[in-house]
Formats: sequence, structure tokens, C-alpha cells
Amino acid sequence: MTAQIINGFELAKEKRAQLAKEVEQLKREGIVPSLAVILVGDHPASQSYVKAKQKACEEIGVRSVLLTFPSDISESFLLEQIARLNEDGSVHGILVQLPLPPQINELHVIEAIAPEKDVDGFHPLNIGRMMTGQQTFLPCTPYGILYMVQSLQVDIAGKHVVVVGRSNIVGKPVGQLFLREHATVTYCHSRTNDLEAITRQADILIVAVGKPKLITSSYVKKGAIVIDVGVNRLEDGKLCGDVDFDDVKQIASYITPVPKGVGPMTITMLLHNTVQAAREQHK
Ligand SMILES: Nc1nc2c(c(=O)[nH]1)N[C@@H](CN(C=O)c1ccc(C(=O)N[C@@H](CCC(=O)O)C(=O)O)cc1)CN2
Repeated sequence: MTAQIINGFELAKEKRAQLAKEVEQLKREGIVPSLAVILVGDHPASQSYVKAKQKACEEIGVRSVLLTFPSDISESFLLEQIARLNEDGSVHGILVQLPLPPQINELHVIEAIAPEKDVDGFHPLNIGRMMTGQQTFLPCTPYGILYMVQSLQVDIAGKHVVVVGRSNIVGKPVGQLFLREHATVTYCHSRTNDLEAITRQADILIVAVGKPKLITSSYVKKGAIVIDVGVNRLEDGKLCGDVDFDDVKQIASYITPVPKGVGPMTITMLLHNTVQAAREQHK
């Protein structure tokens, strides 16, 4: 058995084409969807993600504004910038690229973003809405993962979803999104005993830990759907996921590659949320 590859790049392209049409319609109504992106410091990966977000905005006709600040700014300065953007009626979405330098508390920053402009879906109010099944901005990577699995037309209800990783931006919310779809969800993390015994029970295995090739075929049940969120840069400069792709593809039914798997869907769901924010703010 060789797994079918879930091509995040192609799925993202289709979804972005739909979004471009929605943006055209909004523009006909006099609304120009706009995203403000804040980048603090010169972390190379963050710079490249922000560049990709701006390019994606441009491709579908969303206006993007980039604010870059040196890594030594104070938290209060950053909070002032966010307050200004909250008040700016021409800005529909605000995103602060993570991680932030150590002198800035990420939670303070996320809480400062107006919930109606929080297109990352990280604000505690929006997380609460997601957990209680209300309409809100869903965090982009988890939303992209759900979109990818739904594209396979499998019934998620009753499936055992195992999430490896418990970060606030991927692990925790992705489990909640699958729970909303009536899956049985198990979380695993660095202190889980006998990880392999648990991941082998997964019908859908989602891995987001940042450990290159942690998951090999012995961790996977035959026919499982495997979603790899890891983006690890190896010493030779190549990218690899948290899943040993060549090994696991022999046993899984579907698998996401790295690159061109979950990553492009993250940016696409950000576009989706920004378009939704623009529409909501002009109701
Ligand atoms: N404010 C936010 N910060 C961060 C988020 C986020 O959703 N909001 N997520 C990650 C980084 N991230 C988006 O910001 C992100 C990561 C990876 C990709 C991606 O497309 N990866 C490519 C490979 C890219 C490469 O060559 O390095 C792929 O997987 O094909 C997009 C966005 C942390 N910060």
C-alpha cells in the first residue's frame, strides 16, 4: 500500500481562486479587505512567512500593510501600535507574527488585538467561541488541517484523532476542531508514556512537535490518515516534517508532504479569515 498524497499546494490554489472572486464582489460593494501584519525582529523564517502572506494577499486582491519593528522594542510600544490599528477603520485584520522576542509577553499582545480583527483566531475570546461551537475566526493551521481532511470526503465522526503536540497555536486547537466534528480526540506530548502505543490507535494522526522524522511506520496504524505539521530545516538546508514521509507513506492511506502540505493551507485560511473580517465589519 502506498498512501495518496494530500496536496496542500493544489487545495490552497483552488480555495484562493474562490476567495479572489469573493474579494472582487466585496470591491464592487466598495469594500477593500485589508490586513495589517506586524513583524518584530529579523528572524529569517518569520520574515519568509510574512513575505508569503503578503504575496498571497496581493494575489487575491487583499490590501496588506506591513509594519516592521526592531527586536528591542518594548511591549508597551507594540501594544500602542496594535491599539492604533484597532481604531483604524480601513484595517479589517491584524496579525502579529510569532514568535516574539523574550521581553514581549505574547499573551498580552494577542489580548490587545480587537477580537473582531483577530484573523489568526488566537484571542482568548475567539478560542472560547471555537470551543463552544460558535461562529468565529478559527486558528489558521488547525482550520487548514480540518479543511484538508474534509476534502477527502471521509466521515470524521467517531474517528480516533490522535494529536501529537500541545502548542496553543496548533496542537490544542486542532484537537478541539476535530472534537467539534464528533471525533474522539487524544492528545499526546513530550511526557506521554509509550507514545507509539497511542499513535498506533489513530485513524487520523496529526503531528505538530518540531522533531524531524519522529514518526516512523511503527507509530502508524495501517490505513491511517497522517497530517504532518512540522517544518524542520535540516543541516543540509532541506526541509523535513515530523513524519518520516518515505517510511510512513508505505502504511498510511493519505499523507501530507512537507513542504506543500499544511503550510500553504495556513496562509490560505488567513486569507479566508481576512475576507470574513472585512465582510463582518461592513454588515
Ligand atoms: N501570527 C502567527 N504566527 C505564526 C503562525 C501563525 O499561524 N500565525 N504559524 C507559524 C508560521 N507560519 C505562519 O505564520 C507558517 C509556517 C509555514 C508555512 C509554509 O507555507 N511552509 C512551507 C514551507 C516554507 C519554507 O520553505 O520554509 C510548506 O510547508 O510548504 C506558512 C506559514 C508560526 N508563527
